[in-house]
Amino acid sequence: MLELVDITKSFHEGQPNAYTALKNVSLTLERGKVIALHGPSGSGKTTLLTLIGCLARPTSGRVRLDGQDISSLPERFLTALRRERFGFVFQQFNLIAGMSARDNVMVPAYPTGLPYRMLLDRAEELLAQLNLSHRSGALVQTLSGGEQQRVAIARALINQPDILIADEPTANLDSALAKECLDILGRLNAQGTTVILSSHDPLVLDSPLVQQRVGLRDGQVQEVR
Ligand SMILES: Nc1ncnc2c1ncn2[C@@H]1O[C@H](COP(=O)(O)OP(=O)(O)OP(=O)(O)O)[C@@H](O)[C@H]1O
Repeated sequence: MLELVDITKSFHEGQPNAYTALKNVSLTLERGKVIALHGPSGSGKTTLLTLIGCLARPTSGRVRLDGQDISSLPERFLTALRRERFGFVFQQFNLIAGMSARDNVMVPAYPTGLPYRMLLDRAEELLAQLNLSHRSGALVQTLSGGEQQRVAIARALINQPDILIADEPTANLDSALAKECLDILGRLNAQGTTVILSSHDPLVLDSPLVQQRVGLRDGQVQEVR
């Protein structure tokens, strides 16, 4: 359902600091799976996730989602696609300090124009599913790392995406919290969400939850298993 065809991504093209982060990457990622990108630091995992999630465009090559070529869509279509199909959990969570957990969760849904009450109910329901109801009104900076991550996951799910992209989701968590995070991703996957993540963490990479592993090195796919 997600096809990358001969993707190259370069930064600062034509300048002395030009750098090609991905070279001739071709991959097919199937719907409904948990897929893990792994590889050394700098191998291109985050760059690949940004292309998969339409946060950036490839320098050359094609990205196809359900057969449709999305790499050449005008920006406004990409923005809509991003909002409707993808949820993102970033390594640093990127929550907005000074706002409550619930308000953070609701932020990506405001552009949809759905009624506030509906969004509030959805946010509360997601926080409840993630065992965070009791912290819903708390300012995010007062939450623990694990709680902040669950807020970030709830925020990624507010627009009911069918694809969740998570960049190193367990990087800032101890083993118990990392296992909890994996359980959450497993539950989401069981409900039909495709999960595409990057990780260095053996706990993630060796987990039976992961159905496809893509090894990157120097911007190229080394192995898929
Ligand atoms: N905006 C950018 N401008 C210039 N170079 C970049 C940019 N983004 C990434 N790169 C470079 O591309 C390469 C791949 O980076 P990327 O973040 O995708 O690697 P990664 O595998 O996710 O690494 P890590 O495991 O450390 O997060 C790196 O050498 C990085 O410095």
